[in-house]
Amino acid sequence: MHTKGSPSCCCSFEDYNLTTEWLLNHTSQRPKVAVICGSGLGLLADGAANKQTFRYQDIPNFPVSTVAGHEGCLVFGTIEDTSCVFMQGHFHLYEGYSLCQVTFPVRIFKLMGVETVLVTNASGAICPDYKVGDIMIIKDHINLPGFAGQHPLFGPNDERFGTRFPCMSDAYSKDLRRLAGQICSELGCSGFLREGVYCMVSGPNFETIAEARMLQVLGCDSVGMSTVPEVTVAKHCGLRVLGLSLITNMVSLDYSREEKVNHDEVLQIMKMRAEVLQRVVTELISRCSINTH
Ligand SMILES: O=P(O)(O)O[C@@H]1C[C@H](O)[C@@H](CO)O1
Ligand SMILES: Nc1nc2[nH]cnc2c(=O)[nH]1
Repeated sequence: MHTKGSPSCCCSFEDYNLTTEWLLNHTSQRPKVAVICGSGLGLLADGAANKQTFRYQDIPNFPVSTVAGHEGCLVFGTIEDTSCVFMQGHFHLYEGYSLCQVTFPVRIFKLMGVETVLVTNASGAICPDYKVGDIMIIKDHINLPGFAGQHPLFGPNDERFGTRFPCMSDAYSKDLRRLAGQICSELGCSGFLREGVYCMVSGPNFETIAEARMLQVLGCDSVGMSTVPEVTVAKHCGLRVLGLSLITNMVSLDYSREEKVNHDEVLQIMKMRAEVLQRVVTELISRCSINTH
């Protein structure tokens, strides 16, 4: 298992079961909500009580994080009465992982009994009205690698997880998007709240200007290098999904623009908004099973 770069699924049902059993035997938590923390957002777990942490390298079959800002820990805990699990760091295609490896934890969460997945990430704004520091509720996505056959559901379909041809027109729960909007406005974040379309590219380079212009024509509001595989697999296996993207930079659409984006800047902006995102996520977890179905 976990040979880097495999073209289709490299994880068997037994692999998923083994990891699930290991976790169920090592924690008494039975999480209902999973939070996938994007770059620099590991502290989203800080709002949880009764925490129990496992390093990815100690969990059988788990990939390990190789990117700065991704701690590589799985944290179980409770928020109010809700048992939850936080991924402090997730995996990217550009790290050399197959999409089966990138999405491996999502199926583990499903097998553990998780019902809702909250994904967070960093992205660059394509929409010129956006500002650095905006929180974008992901309304929809464009799976650009998927168009070229880099798709997490590529290969034989395992019906125990979901159907061969899943519908993606409602990938992001309308109820959860509404609840997120309500919470953000209660917390005074309306001034920097957006809702838009996230596009995944494989990375690791940031966009050329011609690529950015193409993404704008395609209807993307922001662009990043993650999330879409996890969301696709979550939706495939019947999980409810909410996605929050933090706008860390404006993507250059103009050859005269001098600013150059880099990962340190991305992490710096994530840090600036991490506390408010943590409050939003904590509120979402405590209210998502009450206010939505
Ligand atoms: O893991 P996320 O999607 O939050 O990280 C973004 C995309 C790249 O991994 C990195 C670029 O700075 O940030
Ligand atoms: N592809 C891409 N990913 C990002 N992650 C954070 N900012 C960006 C960006 O501008 N482009």
